Amino acid sequence: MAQASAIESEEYGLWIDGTDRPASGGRTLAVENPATGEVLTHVAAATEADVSAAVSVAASACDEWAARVPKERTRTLLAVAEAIREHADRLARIETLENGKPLSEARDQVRRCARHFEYYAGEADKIEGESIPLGDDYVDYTRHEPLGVTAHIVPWNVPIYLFARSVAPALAAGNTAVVKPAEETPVGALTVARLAEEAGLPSGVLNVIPGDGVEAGATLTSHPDIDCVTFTGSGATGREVAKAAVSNVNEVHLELGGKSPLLVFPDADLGRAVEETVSGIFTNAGQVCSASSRVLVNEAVHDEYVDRLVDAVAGLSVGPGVDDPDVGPLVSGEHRERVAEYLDLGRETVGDPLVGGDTLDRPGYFVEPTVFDRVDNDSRIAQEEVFGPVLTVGAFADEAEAVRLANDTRYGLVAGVMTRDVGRAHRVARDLDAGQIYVNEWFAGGNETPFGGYKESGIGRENGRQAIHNYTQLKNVCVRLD
Ligand SMILES: NC(=O)C1=CN([C@@H]2O[C@H](COP(=O)(O)OP(=O)(O)OC[C@H]3O[C@@H](n4cnc5c(N)ncnc54)[C@H](OP(=O)(O)O)[C@@H]3O)[C@@H](O)[C@H]2O)C=CC1
Ligand SMILES: CCCCCC/C=C/C(=O)O
Repeated sequence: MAQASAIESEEYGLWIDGTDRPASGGRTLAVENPATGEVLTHVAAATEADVSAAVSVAASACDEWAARVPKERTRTLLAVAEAIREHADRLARIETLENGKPLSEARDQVRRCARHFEYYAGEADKIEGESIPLGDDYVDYTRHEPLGVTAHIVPWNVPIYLFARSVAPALAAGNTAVVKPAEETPVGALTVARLAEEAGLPSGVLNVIPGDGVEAGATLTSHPDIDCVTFTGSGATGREVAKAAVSNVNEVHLELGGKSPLLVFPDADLGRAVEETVSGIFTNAGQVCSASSRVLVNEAVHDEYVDRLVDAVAGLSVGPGVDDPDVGPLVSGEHRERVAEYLDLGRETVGDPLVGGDTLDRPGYFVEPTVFDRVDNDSRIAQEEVFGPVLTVGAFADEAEAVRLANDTRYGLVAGVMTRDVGRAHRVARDLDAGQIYVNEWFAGGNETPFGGYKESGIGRENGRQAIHNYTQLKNVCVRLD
């Protein structure tokens, strides 16, 4: 009961201009608990008119927010970070209840969310232009100015952190924001927006409009009065969003997932390789864009690595996130069906998995942690993003083959290398086609390190200092002195 009370209301409205309001069409969406299938609450479903109202409010709030002295924006965003920390326990319970993930993982994500506001609070007063020497007759300088109204389409897998990932730098740079959270997980975003207002963010600077992707999402991303779009989710939807943005001549930042390889060399610490593999693929039940979903292991250590891996995976606990197991449920029944189709495909094309392979016959949307071995890198299960607790293992003979197989994918989000050989680590890191390389630890780095994909994994980079410029436009001022 204490857990359920984190979801405070039986119905949530749209958060526009600092007020909670019903959708103009009166329609609501049910938010389910994926551990039980029960309805937790309902949220208003934004219509086209509601999206336009939110964009119009955000546009009206732009000038005042952009005109604030940067260090005042810093103070406000630090207060937002503090408010998130003060309410960390409630926010973590919300993330667990609506997404399903284990509570300890939800707590980590809430910490990352607060840290993100803190990090970009620190950037707000360091958005510096440059002076360009054109000779004594001129003064020439650049200004990084806000874009205006930024649109953010957030997925359901890490909802509270991914909300902060793009909203915090956008606000720090002096923009306003309209956010469409995923239908499955809108309560976290609505709660953070309300906390931000209580912490002193002016009304209208941050608006959250739950609703379905086809109506609310598409209306927002194609709205003529928005100035940029940040999207995280599937490649298919990302392409639709990109088309809408380009047709409005808007900037677009896309983070579209991956099929990320983890290379285990014969000199690796195998105990650590297994530990990092398990956390890389079974965190959030594999529903992470940067999951270590495709292991490639050297033939010489393949059998020992696989034996140890199977022992570790067989020992994982699976259950409701509120009990803090190793692995929680998938986010929805629909998503579990999608993952179950991949389990069938794996059985047909590879054979029985070494461990797992089934959905669980109990309320909620549980899938066993699963490992398929000796998977041909060309097979669909090694090439397509499953987005579930399903790992494929393949083998390589030497370094050249490891790099060739790792790069043989249309994705390029992250890749990992397990080795004790420093020269090999840097050589392979150089040769892998991915936006972030992890050496001897999966999910290394954090808010401060650039994150984003090569190839079909996306456009642009989130996190780190340069991400503030996803939300600025450059102006050059050239003054003739005589
Ligand atoms: N972080 C990642 O890399 C993620 C990857 N995925 C991948 O995508 C697959 C499908 O998941 P799914 O949730 O359907 O992913 P989508 O890409 O369809 O959804 C992501 C977000 O986009 C919104 N959206 C949907 N359609 C549109 C549209 N036409 N215009 C604007 N926004 C839209 C969704 O809203 P709504 O909630 O209403 O659908 C949601 O907020 C997963 O199996 C996984 O492989 C999914 C989520 C995150
Ligand atoms: C352990 C979760 C780390 C999340 C890192 C960012 C994920 C992004 C995504 O899935 O889109």
